[in-house]
Amino acid sequence: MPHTLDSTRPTFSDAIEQRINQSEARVIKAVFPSITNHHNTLFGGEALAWMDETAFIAATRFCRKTLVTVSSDRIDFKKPIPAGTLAELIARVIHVGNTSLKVEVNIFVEDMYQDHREHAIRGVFTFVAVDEQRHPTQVWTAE
Ligand SMILES: CCCCCCCCCCCCCCCC(=O)SCCNC(=O)CCNC(=O)[C@H](O)C(C)(C)COP(=O)(O)OP(=O)(O)OC[C@H]1O[C@@H](n2cnc3c(N)ncnc32)[C@H](O)[C@@H]1OP(=O)(O)O
Repeated sequence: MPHTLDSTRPTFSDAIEQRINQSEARVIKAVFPSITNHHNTLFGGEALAWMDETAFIAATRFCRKTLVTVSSDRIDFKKPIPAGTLAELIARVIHVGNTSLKVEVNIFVEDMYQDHREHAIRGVFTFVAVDEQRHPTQVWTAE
């Protein structure tokens, strides 16, 4: 049965909850001018690549299986991420299906010289576990 963090559906079992906590991925990047756009803020495509990679790390740590990205849901760019700031990505599994799982990724922008941090970008990525023939295979088998 699929497991999700949606309050209208069953909650995660203790084993999955523990696995999710263990597999959360955090990556911090310095935003150099070489990866910014003509507004001097982080190029959106760069942010998407970072998000896919960080989501992939969390998903892989969760299941330790071969995964491919099958979909990315709506990505919300709430705040620009200027050159010269720090960007922290936090990826966490939020849904465990039969062969797929969903990972939420949030990016926080942090000033280098002040204790100021804001939520900037959110997105959800779906990965499918595949076998040697690249066919979907069960993503979670520990229960
Ligand atoms: C050598 C060193 C290596 C190092 C490595 C490290 C690299 C560090 C960088 C990492 C960077 C990031 C990691 C990127 C990883 C790629 O870049 S992967 C490349 C891009 N992705 C692909 O090429 C995938 C192409 N698609 C496919 O091959 C097939 O569609 C798939 C994924 C095998 C699925 O096959 P299918 O027949 O459509 O499967 P189907 O049975 O219909 O559905 C399977 C599941 O997927 C779900 N699903 C299917 N379509 C969708 C959809 N559009 N939306 C949501 N769910 C969907 C279904 O609901 C189902 O879920 P469950 O109910 O079973 O949980």
